[in-house]
Amino acid sequence: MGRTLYDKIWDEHVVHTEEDGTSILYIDRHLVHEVTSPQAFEGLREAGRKVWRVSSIVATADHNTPTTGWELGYDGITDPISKEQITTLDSNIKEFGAAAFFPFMSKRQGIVHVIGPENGATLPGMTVVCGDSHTSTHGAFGALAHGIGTSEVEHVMATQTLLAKKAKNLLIKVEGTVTKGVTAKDIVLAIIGKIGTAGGTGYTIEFAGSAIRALSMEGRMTVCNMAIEAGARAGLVAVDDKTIEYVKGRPLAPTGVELEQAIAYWKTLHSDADAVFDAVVELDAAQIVPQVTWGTSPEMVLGIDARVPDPDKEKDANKRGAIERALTYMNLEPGKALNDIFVDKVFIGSCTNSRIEDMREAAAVVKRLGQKVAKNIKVAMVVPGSGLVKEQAEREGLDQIFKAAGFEWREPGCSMCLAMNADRLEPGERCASTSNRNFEGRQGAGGRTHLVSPAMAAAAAVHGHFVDVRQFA
Ligand SMILES: CC(C)[C@H](C(=O)O)[C@@H](O)C(=O)O
Ligand code: SF4
Repeated sequence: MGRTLYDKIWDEHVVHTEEDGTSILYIDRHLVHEVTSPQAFEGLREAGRKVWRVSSIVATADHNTPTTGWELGYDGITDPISKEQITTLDSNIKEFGAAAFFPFMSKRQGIVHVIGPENGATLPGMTVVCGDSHTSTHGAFGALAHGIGTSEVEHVMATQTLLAKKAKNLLIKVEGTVTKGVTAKDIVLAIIGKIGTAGGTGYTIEFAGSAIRALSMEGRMTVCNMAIEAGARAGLVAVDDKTIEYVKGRPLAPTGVELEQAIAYWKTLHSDADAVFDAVVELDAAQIVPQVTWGTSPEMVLGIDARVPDPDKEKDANKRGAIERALTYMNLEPGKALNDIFVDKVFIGSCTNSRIEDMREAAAVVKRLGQKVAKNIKVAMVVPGSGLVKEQAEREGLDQIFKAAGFEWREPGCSMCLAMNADRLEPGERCASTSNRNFEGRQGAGGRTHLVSPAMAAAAAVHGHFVDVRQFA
């Protein structure tokens, strides 16, 4: 019987399996950030252990780093807890070592899920872990990547293995061509709208079909990034020529004969034609319209041409209650057109949408509209995912387009995705955000988040409310 891509990577890394299915999985790459690593390093220190394979570790500071005031250096980190986490990472890496470390303010610093692929730390066929739920992002490379908890971070550091149970296989096929203006973000939000935030629970999702193959590596990362929001710990896309072209020549990627051997192996990283999936979901790409979340969970999402749902039309009492609660929190009336929702702030960034392609998409809309950020917008910020993305965007003049229109062009980091630094929503503020979570308080206590694509966020900044970007595409 044929194997799925997930089966293949699993088989290649499993060291031992118990009768109940509990397995020991060898881990190739361990990405580390400042929030979930301090206790792990402390645990190693207390036990007198070293990191098992230092060359597997790639670390950066991202969650707490400020996006302004870099001229002040570490003094610019005003929050004492943030500062402590960032300096603790510096000293831990100094003590324990790493294959690569991109500390605060270094040129290659950035969001861990952006810098991993960028530096060739994420390679096809690898097992990748990070103490961070959006590690699923790296599955875009045909790598088995998922988030782990802090105690698991310590376990992987000490043993280079992870205790895991194999998940089931879910195939999500998106066939056909998307309309102009519809992006990877809209595809993944539409998937979550269809299967729900528990739809992928217990599965590893393989995203496939012509619409997924047509995406750039950046787009595939956006899709896999949100596999976790669909309930799956890992998402995957089969390796193809785009994957190999992206990886080649990156600092940590193999070279010479090793590269040739690696490529021969990478080309086997797809599901066999006769592989059997436990479940299959299909979507028609042509039917997907730009998506906007209206509630407090990523599954509370609709096309821009829709209206805020009416809880009275929901027969299921639990669902009705959830809609009512979400609408109260979001301060939205049933039946309101999504087009008519005005926002206070705009955030273009996060590990979902802060890569160069996202910057280009947003800048293209701003340029096309040729107007400034609307008067009702208190701040519209663009936060590139890494120092390299920032540099590339500046080379292309994208920063000038944003700044001329009144956007703030910030330093890289997680920023207002989760408001661990100074970038946040005030109570009651409403935001068009390209991030991945619209939970209550996610972007600041009492803040209201609408998840959208970079193009939709840029258009909302200029118009002051949501608009259908297909008209400018
Ligand atoms: C801080 C970290 C543990 C967290 C995660 O695991 O995802 C964060 O990145 C997030 O997006 O909420
Ligand atoms: S950008 Fe947001 S989702 Fe991504 S790692 Fe940072 S906080 Fe988590």
